[in-house]
Amino acid sequence: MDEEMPFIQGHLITENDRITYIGTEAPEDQGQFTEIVDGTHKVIMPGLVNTHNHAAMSFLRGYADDLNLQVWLQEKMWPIEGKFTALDVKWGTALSVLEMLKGGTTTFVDMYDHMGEVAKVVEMSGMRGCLTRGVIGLVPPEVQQAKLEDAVSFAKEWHGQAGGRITTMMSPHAPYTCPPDYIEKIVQAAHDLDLPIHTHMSESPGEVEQNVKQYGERPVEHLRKLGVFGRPTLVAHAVHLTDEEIDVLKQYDVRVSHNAGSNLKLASGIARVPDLLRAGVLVSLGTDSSASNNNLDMFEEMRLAALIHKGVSGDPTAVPAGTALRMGTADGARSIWLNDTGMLKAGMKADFIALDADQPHFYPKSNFISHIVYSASAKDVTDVWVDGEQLVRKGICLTLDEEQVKYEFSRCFERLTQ
Ligand SMILES: CSC[C@H]1O[C@@H](n2cnc3c(O)ncnc32)[C@H](O)[C@@H]1O
Ligand SMILES: [Zn+2]
Repeated sequence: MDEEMPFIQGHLITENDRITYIGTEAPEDQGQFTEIVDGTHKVIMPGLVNTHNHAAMSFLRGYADDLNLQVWLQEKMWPIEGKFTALDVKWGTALSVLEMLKGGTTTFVDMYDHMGEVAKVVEMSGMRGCLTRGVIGLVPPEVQQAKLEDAVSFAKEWHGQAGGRITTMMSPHAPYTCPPDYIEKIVQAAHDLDLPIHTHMSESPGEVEQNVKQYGERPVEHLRKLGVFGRPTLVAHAVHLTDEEIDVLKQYDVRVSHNAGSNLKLASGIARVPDLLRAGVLVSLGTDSSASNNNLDMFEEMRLAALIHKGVSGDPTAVPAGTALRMGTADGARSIWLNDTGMLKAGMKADFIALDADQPHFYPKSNFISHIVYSASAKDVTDVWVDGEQLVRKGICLTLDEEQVKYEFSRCFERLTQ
């Protein structure tokens, strides 16, 4: 991280949606700029990239705590999610987008239903989103078909929209919710549209066991045989992996979204992140939804990633601070095939954030990589830019009306829970 993103006292210049200069030299003619932002007492860093979320599930924050994945999903999430309308998805997502933007996340991956609503919120908010209609195939064939068609038409309509800020993927929800022939159809659709695949994989021990019972093999081999890894793939969780499976992920360049907070809360286990990193697998960080986290604070995910692997391995260098920071920024962007964001460098997209570094927990002002990972939180973010546009100023979101979002969210919540 040090080489890619040195901490300097200096200047950053943007033009339109790009960073054009970053360095210590002050630009000569300051009159040429339309706006000058004073960065005294600020840390400027790349925007955070959350590579796994279900934003509309903000309604379910605190709804079902202290349960394991299968009980949580089958007995709590799915029954109430069955009541979600497009309007609920709109305002549930808007609340999450507000939370993410105010907390310094500039790009997120979202897998859900009613994705047109999600895309409209992303478009209006100015954020960057890699969006995907998640499909659960435990339904009659005609419903499966309709869901797949919905996923395809969403991707066709929105890929590349919002000035290129929206990209899309195809998503079988998980091997345990999508029969093999359905997964093959989704892979074919991804191939036809030239899109990546995003899926949940090997999150809990129970699901791995069930996969072996039902299909005679573990999820990685199952998905490999179904052709999933023939497409660019991002898997969420990947907690329960063998050495051989790690090799397969590396061989197929499968990217892993590590969701430490969610995995801990649902008692799913702890992913083998140091082994994945050693094998050369690209690992990024995700919050999963606020129903299993229960916030969307990517600083917390960086901190957890840096801490828990030290704890379980007994190796204090298992995930160093610089690695956690890279997983939350540059590697997050790369893991969703965005090669021009996630770093502060001339030529990259102007997606960056400012933290108020004049707070006690940022002193001494010495090792900011350490401070960002081990001391900071979403609350430290003061300003956010995406594509060179300022979206948050002094903690206030400029693109979404926070009071309106909270009001409409609360109306939807009352209806959903009455
Ligand atoms: C088909 S839309 C997304 C679907 O995923 C569910 N979900 C949320 N978090 C998790 C998780 O950690 N593992 C598996 N599935 C998850 C969510 O409830 C939606 O139904
Ligand atoms: Zn998930």
